[in-house]
Amino acid sequence: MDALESSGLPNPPENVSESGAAETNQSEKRKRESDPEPDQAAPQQKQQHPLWKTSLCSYFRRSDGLCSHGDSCCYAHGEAELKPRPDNTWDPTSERAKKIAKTEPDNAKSEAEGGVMMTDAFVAAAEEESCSSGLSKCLVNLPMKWSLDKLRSFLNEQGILFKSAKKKRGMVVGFVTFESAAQVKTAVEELDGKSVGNNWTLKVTDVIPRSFEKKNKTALLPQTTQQSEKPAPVSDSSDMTELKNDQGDDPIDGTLALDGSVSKGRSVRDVVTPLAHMAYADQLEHKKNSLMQTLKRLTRNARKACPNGVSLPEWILKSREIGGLPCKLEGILESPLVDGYRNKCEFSVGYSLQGRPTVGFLLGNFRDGVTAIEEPVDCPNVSRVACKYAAIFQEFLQHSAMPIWNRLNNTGFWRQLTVREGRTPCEAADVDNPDASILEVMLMVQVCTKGFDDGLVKSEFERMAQAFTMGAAGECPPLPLTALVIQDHTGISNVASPDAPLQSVSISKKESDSGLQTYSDVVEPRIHDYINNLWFSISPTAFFQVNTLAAEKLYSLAGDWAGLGPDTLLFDVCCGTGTIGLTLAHRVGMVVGIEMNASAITDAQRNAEMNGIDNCRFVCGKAEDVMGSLLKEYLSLPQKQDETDTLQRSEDEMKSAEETIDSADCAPGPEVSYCLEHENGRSPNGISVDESQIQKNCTSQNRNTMMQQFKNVVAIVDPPRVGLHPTVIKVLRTHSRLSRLVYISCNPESLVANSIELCTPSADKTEKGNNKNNRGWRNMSSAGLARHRAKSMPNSEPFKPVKAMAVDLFPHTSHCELVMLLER
Ligand SMILES: C[S@@+](CC[C@H](N)C(=O)[O-])C[C@H]1O[C@@H](n2cnc3c(N)ncnc32)[C@H](O)[C@@H]1O
Repeated sequence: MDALESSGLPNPPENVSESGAAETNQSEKRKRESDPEPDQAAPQQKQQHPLWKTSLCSYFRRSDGLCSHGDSCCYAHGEAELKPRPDNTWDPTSERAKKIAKTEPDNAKSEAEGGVMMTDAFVAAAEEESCSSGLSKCLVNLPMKWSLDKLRSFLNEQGILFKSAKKKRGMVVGFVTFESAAQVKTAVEELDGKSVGNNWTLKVTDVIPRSFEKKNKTALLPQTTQQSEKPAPVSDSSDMTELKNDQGDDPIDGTLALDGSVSKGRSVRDVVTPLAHMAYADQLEHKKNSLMQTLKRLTRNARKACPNGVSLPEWILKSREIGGLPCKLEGILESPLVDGYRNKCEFSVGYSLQGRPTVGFLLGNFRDGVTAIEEPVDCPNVSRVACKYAAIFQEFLQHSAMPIWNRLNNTGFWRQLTVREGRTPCEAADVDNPDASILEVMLMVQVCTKGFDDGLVKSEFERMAQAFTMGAAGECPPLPLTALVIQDHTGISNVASPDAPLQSVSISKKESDSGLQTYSDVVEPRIHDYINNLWFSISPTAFFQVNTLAAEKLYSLAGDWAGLGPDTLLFDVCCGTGTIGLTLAHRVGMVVGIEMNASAITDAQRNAEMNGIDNCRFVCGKAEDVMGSLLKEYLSLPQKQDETDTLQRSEDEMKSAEETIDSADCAPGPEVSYCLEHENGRSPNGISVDESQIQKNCTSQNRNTMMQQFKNVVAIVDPPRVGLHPTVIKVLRTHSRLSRLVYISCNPESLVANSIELCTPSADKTEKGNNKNNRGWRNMSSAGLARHRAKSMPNSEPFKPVKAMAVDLFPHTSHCELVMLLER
């Protein structure tokens, strides 16, 4: 029984606001009539349900205040009755939510009324006094692209007198200090509530100063690296996601950190694990409900995008029977571990609200002006081992000669600590004592050595290694410590490119040793983990699902839905270290894995060898660059000439659309412009080839053999948060031999957007791409953009959504993985 059923609450109503309202009306009515009657005998009990009255009753709204459930309806009858959701958001269709969205640029739900917590050099010592005396104010909801100069000229244009101002690109807050109370008064009167930029409403709030413990470390700051205020790119806001992983695809603390800044009293637990106050069953129900709302967008948008004169596909017509869903959402699988499940945490280094050097998580979003760090001890998703390492490093920093990285000035040395854990196989895991399953730990410390004296740096690293080894040995039981790596990164955000220089520091295993033996630039540090009894070797920057036990469930589900057999050719798109393909290799004829991170591909190759698997091939490259060639290589059917012509024409048209769109919102991470091919079992070191070589290697004879061998062609895609690149979507959609697609997503929004393109019927005549001068897409939602792209999809059979299921990889946060089966 899934969480929603177990709650006794009927399915939440579809908040019909887009086309299709009339069509769903009758069925909605039937559905609502057949909904279980709310328990009349126990209204009190119902009212305690965490989702009670958190969604508007669409029936009430559409029928002018008439709802057959009356007062016992679990949905809110009107705005006045509406309650906030457990994660403090509002029903997105409510006026409240719309108002918030309007006043908050980029949907950043700023809660700055309580004041913005400044904890860094933004509020310099001299200004702390003016904060306390009320002579400094914070301007919230400034356009992110505004520079300091732009803010100054804006204030001058408005006739505001001020002493000094601060603002960085990429932040929605600015700080203004005034000479007198009279100047403050005028500024508040003139600016508070004023529309700026794209109609964002400016708020003027207090600045909460911290008691900044003044440690004069300026002497140590490199003279040459005073990287003066470089404009931070907008994407820099990802800097806030402390539990993010390098591929930027791990949502974790992003949950609330991305939701906005910190209001007074908000703890790191609230920010990182916003659902932790709910029982686990309620968390699952909350996630399922929110996924249902997201999934309904697929139906609505595909209906909207369906070209004139083309009949609506069966799945859209049938959606009315399942409350507007594109397919059944079959439930949500629980995480076997609910606490301490994360095998990887990225701890920021910074100052606490009290001004102490701290290793932990940001209390909010950097773009909202929050730079305060709090220790992770209250975050239930972090293991005890990871907390201990954060504490050891924090203690070390109190006495370090090197400065902590300052996010505002982009100066300093110590930036981030990543703790990665390798655990025992699933069956050996002790759910009641998860720490006991942690066998290996890799620590990666991110620093910026630029401009610092080499000798000083070396001795700091020696002291640090000693601190870690002694700290680990001093715990009872001692903490595992397998590898220590230093990542040297000069960029503004802590998100380093996977090819940022790494230096491995050898750890002495003997307690009596100093802890440090040698330095080595040859990077071979790695840890190991188990999935479905396979052994995985993971290098420092390779992606690995952060909740290993729940990932087992995820991969098994994907495999079960993919309809695998010995005649199956499985494409594992965005394969990371090869986890999905390798765990399913015994059920298929062949696996082709595609991944852009070179060390992850090397890991995948090694993992195949370690586990004696020889029917996998891993290709390093961006999926958008290599997918088309690979499909051709394995599957090209002699095409009819007119079919080839149509495809070619449509490809040319789509290219112009993609050129416009790609550069802005689809670029999924660091560039890898080469393509390495690893043929398992043949070339352990991999053969370096380019795309044309892939094609050359493939004679029409061996292609035909492949085609005969693989009757069933399936793709499992597991892209980063941004979703699949439009080129990959087009290739998957237009390759008719690909009959089944299992989409795994950590971001249901992008799953929905990509599925709109995959599932909307194409027009008889493809619309010409006239996007060259069309900049309107900048303001489009991902679904709107997908509808737009669907119009120029080459004529091809659309997929249809068959079923969906969620797997909770991230207990206590509002995220989870969603799996959807698409077939045609
Ligand atoms: C969500 S992870 C999934 C990894 C793997 N399937 C797993 O479960 O361990 C997404 C992976 O996609 C890779 N990636 C991101 N953009 C890519 C692209 N354009 N082409 C190929 N791989 C990409 C990332 O490096 C990352 O390893």
